Amino acid sequence: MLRWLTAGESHGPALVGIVEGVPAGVEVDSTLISAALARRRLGYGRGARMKFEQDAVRILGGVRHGKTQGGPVAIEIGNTEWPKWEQVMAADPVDPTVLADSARNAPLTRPRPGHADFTGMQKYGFDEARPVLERASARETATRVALGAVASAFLKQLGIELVSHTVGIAGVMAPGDSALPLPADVDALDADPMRCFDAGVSAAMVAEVDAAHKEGETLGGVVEVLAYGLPPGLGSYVHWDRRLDARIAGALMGIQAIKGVEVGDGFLTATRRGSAAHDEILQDAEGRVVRSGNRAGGIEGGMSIGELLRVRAAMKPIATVPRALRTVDVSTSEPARAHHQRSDVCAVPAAGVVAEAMVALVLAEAVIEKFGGDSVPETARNLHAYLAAIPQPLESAGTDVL
Ligand SMILES: Cc1cc2nc3c(=O)[nH]c(=O)nc-3n(C[C@H](O)[C@H](O)[C@H](O)COP(=O)(O)O)c2cc1C
Ligand SMILES: C=C(O[C@@H]1CC(C(=O)O)=C[C@@H](OP(=O)(O)O)[C@H]1O)C(=O)O
Repeated sequence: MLRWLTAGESHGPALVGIVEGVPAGVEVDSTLISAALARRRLGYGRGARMKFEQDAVRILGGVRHGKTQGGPVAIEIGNTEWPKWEQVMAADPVDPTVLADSARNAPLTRPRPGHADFTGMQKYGFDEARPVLERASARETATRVALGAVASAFLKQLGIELVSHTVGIAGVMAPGDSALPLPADVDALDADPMRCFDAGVSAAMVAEVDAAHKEGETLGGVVEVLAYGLPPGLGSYVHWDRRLDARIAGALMGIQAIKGVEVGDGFLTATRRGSAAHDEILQDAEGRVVRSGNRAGGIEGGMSIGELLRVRAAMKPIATVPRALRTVDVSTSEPARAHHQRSDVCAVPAAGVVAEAMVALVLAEAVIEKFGGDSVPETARNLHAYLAAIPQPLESAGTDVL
């Protein structure tokens, strides 16, 4: 079993994440985690905070001399902003006169549409939005990326590699038949301002962000996550909550601002006739089973089929719109404009990195569930024995990378 939790607020002292059930022998250190977090800060259109946020990483447990030890892995990510918020976000009671003098502590009584603010206040019984937005903020996704980096390192040692990229910003979409990036293309993707694989499309995306910024607008878009080297048989058809597609969709929908998920050709498949919708099962010259395509995106019957996993997530435009949206001031019941201090114009490239982390965590969990093992070599032995036992004519062409 692999389980994980995050804690911490956007302007608290630190975020913290724990992942339990990671086998011993996963190669992880602070440099690897920091590099993963740096990728999440990438992307044209992010706000001021990403320029100075350092994501100070400290591994607090579970790792020794660069390798996991089998115990829970605990990672702390310090918030650079903490000194400014020490009073407002203090865990212990603070002298009320100090708080009354703090402009930063002014009650946020104009809840922002599109955020958790208003319903969060109703639900938890707060009279202002600060306690809601501090936890609802996507700052928390830094922890998911840190834990996802541990999951990715584990998967990589088993020959499974993930790639994420931006395929759409607002109306600018990469063509449906574009080439897919490979693991070897990750550095090039990270060097692109939009983390887009097509330089021409990327330039159009940048122009779209510039235009939105000028007009006080914000943008959403679509990201894609690919997983290479998956064995067939992760997840299961036997129960709804064991289906790999359901678990990946839930994980992606669990990211702030994600409003839609697609597996393979997803919504496009719904427009096709049956004969043009599925990937036929054929045999190559050596008698190995191959598929006529990968419209399914690597999952059939809730299981990985040994082909490339391909999933997409749609992100809504950033809700804190500079051209502030209408709301009600809950302290006066008067119409008002929503709070706006600073925010991203577009965070889609960062959301791609978060989506990759979420898929990595789901896949690592599915691998551990299927193959078990208290150490990476044990998991690898189990995986290879399983693959070797699959009758040859049914062995997927995709598994020879393992
Ligand atoms: C990486 C990332 C960065 C985000 N940055 C912002 C931001 O700067 N401003 C904002 O209003 N929303 C931002 N969001 C989205 C909000 O966190 C999200 O819309 C809000 O928590 C409400 O959740 P919901 O959209 O799922 O309903 C970001 C989301 C992600 C994934
Ligand atoms: C801090 C991060 O993203 C934040 C996510 C976010 C939101 O509302 O979700 C709002 C902004 O926070 P702030 O108001 O403090 O600038 C973003 O900067 C981060 O990704 O590390």
